[in-house]
Amino acid sequence: MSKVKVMDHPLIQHKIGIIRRKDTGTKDFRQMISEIAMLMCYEATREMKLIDVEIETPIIKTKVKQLKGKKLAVIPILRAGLGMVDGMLQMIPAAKIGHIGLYREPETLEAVEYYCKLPEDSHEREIFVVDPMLATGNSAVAAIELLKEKGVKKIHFMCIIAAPEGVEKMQKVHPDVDIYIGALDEKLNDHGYIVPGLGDAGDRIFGTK
Ligand SMILES: O=P(O)(O)OC[C@H]1O[C@H](OP(=O)(O)OP(=O)(O)O)[C@H](O)[C@@H]1O
Ligand SMILES: O=c1cc[nH]c(=O)[nH]1
Ligand SMILES: [Mg+2]
Repeated sequence: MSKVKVMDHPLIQHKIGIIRRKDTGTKDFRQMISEIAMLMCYEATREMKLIDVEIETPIIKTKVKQLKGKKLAVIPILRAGLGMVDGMLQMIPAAKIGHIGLYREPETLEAVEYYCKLPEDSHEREIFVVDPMLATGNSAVAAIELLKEKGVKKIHFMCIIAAPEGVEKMQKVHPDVDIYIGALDEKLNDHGYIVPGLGDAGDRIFGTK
């Protein structure tokens, strides 16, 4: 079964309190999403594997630690996931970025794919799929299915706010994918929105409503 880690770092919790407020404007909302992603990235990469390599300092040869294998790839689910990319890149500047475009069909809440462009060597990389919201779980499940079809093996999912329904679905369909969450909320409402949540993350990041 996958690991589900709710990030309890005080800075993350404080910033989540700011993005939940309905009177937080686009500029601050966008900045907070990016800062939360950076802090979550720092925590979520804690168990990355290291190898020893020999280097020369100006004084002597010595062994240092280096991340094992290729650098990560970060895959935002469009649109709202884009808001988390800068924060991830502040921690891992060499990460490759792929994009998966999905929107929720408003009636059925099914995820509809409209775009996919991944780094060529994605199947050799550890991948972080990022999206601020995990509601029904349909979007995250579909994005990860797509990655698995393309041969990606090691996948993590990171979101800022999750509903229990989405976590349950992810664990059922993708038990091999660890999930990192900023805050685990109470439930979904009749329209599939997270309660208490923060509204529509994409609209609030891009100022489209
Ligand atoms: O778990 P789910 O029920 O699938 O809901 C979560 C999805 O809904 C939102 O995207 P939305 O469809 O609003 O697209 P947007 O990012 O373009 O606003 C959000 O960013 C997730 O991708
Ligand atoms: O509460 C929700 C649910 C899905 N997508 C959002 O942006 N917010
Ligand atoms: Mg949206």
